[in-house]
Amino acid sequence: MSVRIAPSVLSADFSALGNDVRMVADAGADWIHVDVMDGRFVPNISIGLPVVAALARISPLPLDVHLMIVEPEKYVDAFVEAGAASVSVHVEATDHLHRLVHRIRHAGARPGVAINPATPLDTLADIAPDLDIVILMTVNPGFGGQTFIERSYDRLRRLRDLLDRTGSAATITVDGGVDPARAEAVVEAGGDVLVAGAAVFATPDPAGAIAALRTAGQRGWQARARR
Ligand SMILES: O=C(CO)[C@H](O)[C@H](O)COP(=O)(O)O
Ligand SMILES: [Fe+2]
Repeated sequence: MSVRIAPSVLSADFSALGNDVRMVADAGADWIHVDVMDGRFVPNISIGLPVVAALARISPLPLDVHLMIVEPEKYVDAFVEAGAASVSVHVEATDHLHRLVHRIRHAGARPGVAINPATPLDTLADIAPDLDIVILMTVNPGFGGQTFIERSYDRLRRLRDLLDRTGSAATITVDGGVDPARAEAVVEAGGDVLVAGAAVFATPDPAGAIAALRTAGQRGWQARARR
């Protein structure tokens, strides 16, 4: 196992999404991260079910769906049906996280939970063993291209400890403001999957950015293994 790269299509060209997905797949990305925003849980509206279904038909890579929506229990089955390989819901968005996580798995996708920068990590302690993915938000969700919150390194280390302590095999996805300059430190601190939107799609050389994320991430992975 090693670091995985998940380009976020939030910063892709929405008029040519299929081309952008194939392009990052050819460039060696591992997952396609799809940000679903409803204008209520976050102050922005992005894409929804029909786009996920269309991407699932053409994507050579698994779709990693990040739901930033209120009442996620109304929609998780439909996103699995649309072709999501993993579905993550926000811990802040539901009172019935255990039920929802198990519903996602029962529907046939890998369940994940995303957590905002100001939410205490201990909220995850009792659900962690049931998760495949924890998405640690390193920006406030809602927009691509924001600046990584520095305090996230400490949260990453504490989240890694929490998963070890609770016997959870979940991977940690780091989401928001990740670029090649931060990738090594982010992985060394505990990240397994690097989401990158602007750092991949808002550059003239997306393939080079993916390669740079992987090289730096691998260095962090090796440093973590040595500890
Ligand atoms: O969930 C998200 C925002 O809410 C996005 O996945 C995230 O912001 C990725 O974009 P960038 O790398 O440009 O920050
Ligand atoms: Fe995301």
